[in-house]
Amino acid sequence: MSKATAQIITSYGRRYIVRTPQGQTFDATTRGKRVDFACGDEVHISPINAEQVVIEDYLPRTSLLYRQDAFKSKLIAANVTQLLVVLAAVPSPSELLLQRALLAAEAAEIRAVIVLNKADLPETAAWAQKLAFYTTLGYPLLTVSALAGADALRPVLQGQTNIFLGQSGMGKSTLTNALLGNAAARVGDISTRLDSGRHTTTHAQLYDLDAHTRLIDSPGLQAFGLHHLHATDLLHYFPDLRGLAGQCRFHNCRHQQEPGCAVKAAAAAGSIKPERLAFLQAVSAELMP
Ligand SMILES: Nc1nc2c(ncn2[C@@H]2O[C@H](COP(=O)(O)OP(=O)(O)OP(=O)(O)O)[C@@H](O)[C@H]2O)c(=O)[nH]1
Ligand SMILES: [Zn+2]
Repeated sequence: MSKATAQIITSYGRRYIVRTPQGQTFDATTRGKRVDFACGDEVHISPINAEQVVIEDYLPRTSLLYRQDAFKSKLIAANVTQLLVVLAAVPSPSELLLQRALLAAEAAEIRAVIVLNKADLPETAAWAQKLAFYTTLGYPLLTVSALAGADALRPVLQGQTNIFLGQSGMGKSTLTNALLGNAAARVGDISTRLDSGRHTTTHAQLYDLDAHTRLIDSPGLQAFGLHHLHATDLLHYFPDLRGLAGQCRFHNCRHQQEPGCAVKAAAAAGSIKPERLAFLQAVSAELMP
């Protein structure tokens, strides 16, 4: 007998809401202590009763994103096709988090877009200048004000399974609500079912913007999980450095103290930004070889 499938549209850690292809939603739990499921996962389900199902397993994923806390990596979302890193000049954004997000997107082989929110604030202009560097790497930069609407994002989101990621307070939920308009109230009903009516973002939640476009709003995060990457692959995830791959003397060069490092040579010659070498070295030092 073939099992029914559904998609996880909300993940609360141990509990989930899934939606069937017919549009029915169910509260869902897992067997045993399994927590290796994420918002966006396509899953096999078995019924318990009219409202509840058990998630049996996930289907093959096209992508997977991780966040990292002090102890371990946790799943953020599966099957996303486009990552939108949301930054705002206030409260102070982390350029390091942006760089790690772009790396995570490259490693997951998904598109990355930078959204600079709060364009209405005077502090935003300086950040727009600072972030212009990333457009030279090929990442689109969109400056918006969620308070004035987020329609400028629609053409970029169209047809993709998108996720807003960024630190707390950058405006991810405000942007999401601006994009959802009236639909927000409907989906709000779902989130209060398991979340005792709280309004801050405590879980990842998937919304339909139209028949072809999905958007996941996610809780503010401190760090992307990069532990699943290998240090020797890192150069491929840097659009400005990947041309140097294979040019270091040692094939497993970590671009730290090794002699004959092509990346250090390029930095010394001024052909790459020294900040990028420093970031490469910092991430490389964190990872398994
Ligand atoms: N001035 C200004 N304020 C904004 C804008 N967008 C959001 N805000 C405000 O910024 C604050 C944080 O917005 P949220 O949408 O809750 O931020 P978030 O990124 O979802 O935060 P978490 O849910 O904690 O991850 C709120 O007080 C918003 O009203 C904007 O474009 N301009
Ligand atoms: Zn090297």
